[in-house]
Amino acid sequence: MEKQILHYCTAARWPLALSVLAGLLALLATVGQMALLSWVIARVFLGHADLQQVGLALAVLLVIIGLRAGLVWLREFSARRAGNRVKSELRRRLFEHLLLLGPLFVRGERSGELIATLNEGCERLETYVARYLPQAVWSLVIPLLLLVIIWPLDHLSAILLLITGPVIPVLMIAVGSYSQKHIQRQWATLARLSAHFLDTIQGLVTLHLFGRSGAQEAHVARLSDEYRRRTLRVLRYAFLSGAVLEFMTMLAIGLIAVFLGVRLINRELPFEQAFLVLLLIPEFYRPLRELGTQYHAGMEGRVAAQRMLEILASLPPVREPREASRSLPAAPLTLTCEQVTCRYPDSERPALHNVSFTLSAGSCTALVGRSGAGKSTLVNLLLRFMEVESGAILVNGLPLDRLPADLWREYVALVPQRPYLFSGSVRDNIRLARPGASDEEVERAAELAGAADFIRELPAGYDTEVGEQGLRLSAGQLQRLALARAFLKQAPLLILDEPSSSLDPESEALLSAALARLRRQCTVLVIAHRLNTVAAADQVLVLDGGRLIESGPPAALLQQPTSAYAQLMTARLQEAGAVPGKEAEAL
Ligand SMILES: Nc1ncnc2c1ncn2[C@@H]1O[C@H](COP(=O)(O)OP(=O)(O)OP(=O)(O)O)[C@@H](O)[C@H]1O
Repeated sequence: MEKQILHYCTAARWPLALSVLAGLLALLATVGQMALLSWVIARVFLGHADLQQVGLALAVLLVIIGLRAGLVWLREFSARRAGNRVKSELRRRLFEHLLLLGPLFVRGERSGELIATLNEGCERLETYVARYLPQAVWSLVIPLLLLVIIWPLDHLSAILLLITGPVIPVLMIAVGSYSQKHIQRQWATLARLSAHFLDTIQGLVTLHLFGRSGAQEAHVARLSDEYRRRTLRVLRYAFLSGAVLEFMTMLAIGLIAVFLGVRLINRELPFEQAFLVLLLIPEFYRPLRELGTQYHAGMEGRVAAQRMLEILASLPPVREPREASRSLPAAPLTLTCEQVTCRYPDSERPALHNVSFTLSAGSCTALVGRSGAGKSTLVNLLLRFMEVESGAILVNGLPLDRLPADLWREYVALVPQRPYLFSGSVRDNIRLARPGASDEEVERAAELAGAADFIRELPAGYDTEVGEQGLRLSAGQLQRLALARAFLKQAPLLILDEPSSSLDPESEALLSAALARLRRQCTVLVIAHRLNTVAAADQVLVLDGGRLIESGPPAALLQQPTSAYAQLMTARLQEAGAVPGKEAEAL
């Protein structure tokens, strides 16, 4: 897994390698410092040397201490740098990949969990990379290096270290493998908690409406308590293993010190050698103990990294073409679907089955059908958020899958039912459609969309902050802002999903007028909910259960008494409160 993470974050490799190297050099400086110290102490206390005799050694000792401090700083700095790079690089890659996976993937996952992975997961990964990974290398290399240094000084101490040393990692692995599943559960609970927070915030209106806010509050409290319990359990293991490690190392150091002391008293070992070994023994255990301290933080990062790698390994729903055509034939666009069948990844039944139709250049087509008929699926296909299973979509004769998805989307303007507005001004939100557009062009687009009047009445006109999701605006106003984006984009294909809820007569009239203006400059496909829109279309496509059951000019379809379209329209007229039987007249 470490390889995979570093594969995604090449920029972190060098700082990480530098940190590991600085750590090893700092150890060599420590050994030098200890050797000089034991030399000086042996000379001063046993040899009664004066300051002049040890002056040079003390000066070198000072230099080594300074050097060691510098190396420790470099070790920490590079490790932090590597951690930061991994964090920001992986967050960037995850974000990019999520964009590539598209809205269908994001909608299929719990967005709160994705946000937890992007935020908290990346933070945990930083600790894993900056602390745990270098520590894992040091705890392997430093004890071995010290064994090589101690062996010529005292064979017995080296043998004792060789015997006691491996006990610590074995203990850690045993505790770690047990606590890993608790860390995984802790992460899953945190992800569920984040997902729940987001659900609650987004569905606040529904919750209040059904009087469920209290129940939701209790549920969040339960999850929060579960997270607290799981965190405590993980910490309990962390503290327990830390205490056991501390005890084991102290025991081992004490044991070796006793052996050293006995041989020192028996004059089997010179003082300077024994003292140096005694100073080096804690250094032997230090990286192993520190690995134990980092272990849990490291495991938390590992669990988060697993989820990130899973997301990064998810395949985008659309394949980019091998031999891409970089440009489309000039507008206007004719779009043809030939026997298109498609299905969602986790579904057995095709969402669209053998659907064929043509959107002629400059025409307006109304797409109608009951809920679940496949209207949104068709739009997802046309926007290339999903791929056809069989059949083809042609644009002016060119297969759509020969075009890179991003390039194709420049040719399409979408006005969804509930357009999304980002935090920012009205002007910025319209300009999203064409970032280079001038203020005049933005205002002209708003004029054409019938949005200019209400924008002028806002407190700061075009500079009014609309807030996340355009919460200050009505459904009709939101649609008109989205239409202004479409006017500004001047794309040759417009896909519009009419609001299914009823609008006030003024908004309704303004929307119809704006749509009529847009029709003059592009090919239009409308998921139509309004009878007027259907009646004004050049052709109607009727979907049912994923199949195209009827198509043709609306007036002609109405003439057929058994027409599914006529039945659908009658039902809508009745819903709208019109007199049954007068539908043809009304249309
Ligand atoms: N992400 C998905 N995964 C699996 N099946 C899906 C998904 N989205 C839609 N479907 C299924 O595909 C079929 C067509 O759904 P679609 O959303 O295209 O219908 P629709 O006509 O747009 O309905 P509505 O008017 O209610 O929005 C339905 O059976 C639906 O359950």
